[in-house]
Amino acid sequence: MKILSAAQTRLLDQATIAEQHLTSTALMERAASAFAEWFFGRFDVDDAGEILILCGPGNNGGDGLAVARLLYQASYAVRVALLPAAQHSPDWQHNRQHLPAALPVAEISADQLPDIPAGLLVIDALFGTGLSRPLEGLPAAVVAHLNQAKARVVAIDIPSGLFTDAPQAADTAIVKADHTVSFSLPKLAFLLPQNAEYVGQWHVRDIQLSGQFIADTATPWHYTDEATMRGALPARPKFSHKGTFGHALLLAGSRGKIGAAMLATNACLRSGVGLLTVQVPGCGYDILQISAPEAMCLTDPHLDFISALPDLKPYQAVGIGPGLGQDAASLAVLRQLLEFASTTSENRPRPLPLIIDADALNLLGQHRELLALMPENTVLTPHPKEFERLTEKARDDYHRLELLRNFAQQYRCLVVLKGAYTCIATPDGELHFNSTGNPGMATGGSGDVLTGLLLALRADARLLPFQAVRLGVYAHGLAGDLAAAHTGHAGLVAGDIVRHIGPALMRV
Ligand SMILES: NC(=O)C1=CN([C@@H]2O[C@H](COP(=O)(O)OP(=O)(O)OC[C@H]3O[C@@H](n4cnc5c(N)ncnc54)[C@H](O)[C@@H]3O)[C@@H](O)[C@H]2O)[C@H](O)CC1
Ligand SMILES: [K+]
Repeated sequence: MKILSAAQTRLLDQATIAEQHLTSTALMERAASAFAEWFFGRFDVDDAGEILILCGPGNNGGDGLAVARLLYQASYAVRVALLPAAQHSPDWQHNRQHLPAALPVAEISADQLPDIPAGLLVIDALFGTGLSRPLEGLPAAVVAHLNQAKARVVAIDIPSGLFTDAPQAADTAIVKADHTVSFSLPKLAFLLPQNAEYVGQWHVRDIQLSGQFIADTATPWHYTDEATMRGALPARPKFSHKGTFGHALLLAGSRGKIGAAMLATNACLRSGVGLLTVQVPGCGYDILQISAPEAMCLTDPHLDFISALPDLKPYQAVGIGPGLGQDAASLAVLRQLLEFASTTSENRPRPLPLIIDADALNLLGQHRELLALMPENTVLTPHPKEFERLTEKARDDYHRLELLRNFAQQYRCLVVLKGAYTCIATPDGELHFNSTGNPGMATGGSGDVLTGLLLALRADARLLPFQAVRLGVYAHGLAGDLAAAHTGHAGLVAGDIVRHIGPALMRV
């Protein structure tokens, strides 16, 4: 699913109106009805109590006025407060005229801010995607007044004061909503941690905007949802054998961190790999052989960390990093791996697929000259701190996305920036936000599981690099969601994610 800018959203409205021979008022009615349907499902008349709808002067306020009418007609106790303005949009005026006469309407003024008792249900329809600058003066005062009241707040389209797709100063006036109900497509602002306190839980309701316009519109931002992933994992052919799905190599573990190697190993085994060989330091041999009999084990000459690169000819993909440690010998292994992987020959016309995680990323951060050795489509899986070690400290979440996009383009790699809405950056400059996963997964070992999963999918030659990575990230989050249904968020451990990879893959 695409994510569009505020400017593109405006064009999308116009394209929809033209294509479907609608009036803009009819489109507004669609949006208001979609919002009202959501609202009816969430708050029934008796629980809702009195509802205050704050309306601005543009089409977001117009939506608010149409919603007021629909809620009134459904017997909710609604009152409207209007922000004074010199001009109102035509659809605002239409809906103002069609408000039932019995519905109370007041105009807001600086010395007459609306009364907002604790617990009141407030619908925020002050400003939407037409916001052109930070709020000041009376609108900012109304927002501050709303935020300090202990009200339940539902924003129409976007919390008022929040930009759709651009950063803004920390002290600007922005409505803090409990829920945001948006139309047809999610907005970039919803996906960034710095906006979470404003957006609350967000919901998207379809209003049949022009599919053609969306398909024809270029954007770097994408959202990977269930529909995107339907059928993403190719079925295993009847006459397949273990060679069909690739032989993967994992280089992982150091003394005290063999657990990381085991989580990645078990995740890889559960993700459809044909064969898996794991190289661990000597201290990991018994652990690996006993707890993962399906994997083959290569023992590193060193007892405590990885110090030597094995012969790489047998493998279709290599993962390195979980529990690796940062010894100089492991750094040398990483360097040799990058050099080997980039070299192509008649037998291996394409570079060897690599997954680089955890301490291997930290080593790259300390020796950035190695970045230039990475073959195209190498997969890096940093969390934000690890990513900063590869680049620089980000000013805010938008700047981090910019750094991410530039980095993936510069090094022609795939970067998986882990977190809520894990973001995959591609060599072509696309950013794909993931929809699955939950806060229970913010626990040690989750990343090792992702590495194992990605390793298996990159070894499968049937999947293109980006397809494999998007599928791996989505399935990882989904496995976490399925696991959390049994364990809850606090009780979730990384091994639970591994046990749910199979069921997660069954759904794609
Ligand atoms: N497809 C859809 O998503 C649909 C969305 N709809 C709704 O329309 C709004 C966008 O409406 P628009 O009229 O373009 O903008 P706003 O209502 O957000 O505000 C414009 C209004 O506000 C003034 N203004 C802008 N910035 C400021 C500021 N900082 N301070 C004071 N005043 C400001 C500006 O001059 C205008 O007067 C979208 O979010 C949806 O809610 C439609 O219903 C159709 C379908
Ligand atoms: K709003």
